Amino acid sequence: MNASGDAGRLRSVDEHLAGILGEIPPLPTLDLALLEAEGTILAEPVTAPVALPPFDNSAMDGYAVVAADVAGASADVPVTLSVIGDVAAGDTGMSAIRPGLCTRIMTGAPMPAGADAVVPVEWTDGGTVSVRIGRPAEPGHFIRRAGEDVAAGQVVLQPGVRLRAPQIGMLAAVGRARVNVRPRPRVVVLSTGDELVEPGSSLAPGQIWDSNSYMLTSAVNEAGGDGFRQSALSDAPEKVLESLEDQLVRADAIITTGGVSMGARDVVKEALTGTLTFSKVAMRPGKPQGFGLLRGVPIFTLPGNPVSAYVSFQVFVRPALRAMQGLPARPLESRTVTLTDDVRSPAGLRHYLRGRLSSGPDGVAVTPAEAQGSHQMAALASADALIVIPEEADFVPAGSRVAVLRLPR
Ligand SMILES: Nc1nc2c(c(=O)[nH]1)N[C@H]1C(S)=C(S)[C@@H](COP(=O)(O)OP(=O)(O)OC[C@H]3O[C@@H](n4cnc5c(N)ncnc54)[C@H](O)[C@@H]3O)O[C@H]1N2
Ligand code: MOO
Repeated sequence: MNASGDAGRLRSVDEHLAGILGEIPPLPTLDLALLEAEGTILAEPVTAPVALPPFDNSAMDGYAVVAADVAGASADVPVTLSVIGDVAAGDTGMSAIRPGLCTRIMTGAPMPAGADAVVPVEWTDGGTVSVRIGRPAEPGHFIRRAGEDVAAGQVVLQPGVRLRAPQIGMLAAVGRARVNVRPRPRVVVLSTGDELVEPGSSLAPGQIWDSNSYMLTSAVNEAGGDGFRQSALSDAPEKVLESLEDQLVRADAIITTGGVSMGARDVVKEALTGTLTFSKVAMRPGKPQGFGLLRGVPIFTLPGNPVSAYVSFQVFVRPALRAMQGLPARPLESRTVTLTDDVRSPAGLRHYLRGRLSSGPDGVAVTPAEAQGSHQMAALASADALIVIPEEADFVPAGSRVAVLRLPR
């Protein structure tokens, strides 16, 4: 045992993450109806079967005219044309005009054959039998040309894009009712501990409200998964195993918190030793970690301290959820900024400090929170970045450039 009480070598963060990612294939793709696909990752290139718009149409409510007819129109000397009918968006019959004639036309309606400009109604007297037009219109004026949005056969969405509202709209616009995607991973979140009670109920002595399961369910959703929160489990190893097995049918992954350290009642470790691998990872917070497959389903057993659980999620679980979605298993977005205060850090551990970013005349800076305990949720809740102090550093002076991970906003 070494001076800090750790038996054996610590696993590096990178080694632990690589071990996890090595066991996580992307989820199989699914064909989903458009609105079910919201938030999933596109797994096919999507092409337009026809041009968009599919036909030349009017950009304005007004009159479809022959531009040459109105070339000389002015407020003082308006041009009068005969109105031979109306064309509305959705009209399927063909219409046509010739010089001297026009049709009323609505926004989105197909251009009549022979017309080469649209005069908006505001430039006219609004007549329905004949119309007086007080301004000229160039050929092509207020016509939306076929194909000027998308050409027939054009790829409009590439695989790997997350389907948000504009992409769902694009799919519908090219006529797709269903789409092939990598689904959102379904992730069951369970906390363990006899001390935990539901928020909303009162606390007896020695009890605390279960915050981890809420926080991590929300983090799963933020990372593109579907989180399913379970009520906290009591500290009984047989209950833990039974509950996990019950969840396997509906879970692409399971996250537990608590019960993985050195205590006399570290039930998760007790229930799963032999199935999962429990490691001490060279990081703070988040040293005690467990990971493995239970009947093929990845199980992450994160430490119970809330900040440790959160940091562990961002460092290990988020990349795994991305891999399941077929995305590069990137960590949170990283940038280099200036540290405002001196920082001490345990040598040999990668330290993730909670910090707040600010912009000044010298660029972006980060200030570490004063409260860096792994139970201190208030500092996490007001942080917008994790400051990453590398393993080899034990002191980083104010003014140094440091890497930060942006927390999801
Ligand atoms: N002798 C040692 N003790 C501890 C060590 C160690 O190496 N040797 N490691 C410490 C570190 S680091 C961590 S992190 C924790 C991890 O402990 P567990 O994963 O076993 O978690 P618990 O003991 O169940 O809980 C720790 C702490 O977190 C609170 N907690 C747990 N679950 C929740 C929840 N869902 N919501 C809110 N708070 C929760 C719990 O009440 C404890 O205070 O072990 C250290 N000890
Ligand atoms: O590593 Mo524990 O996760 O510091 O609190």
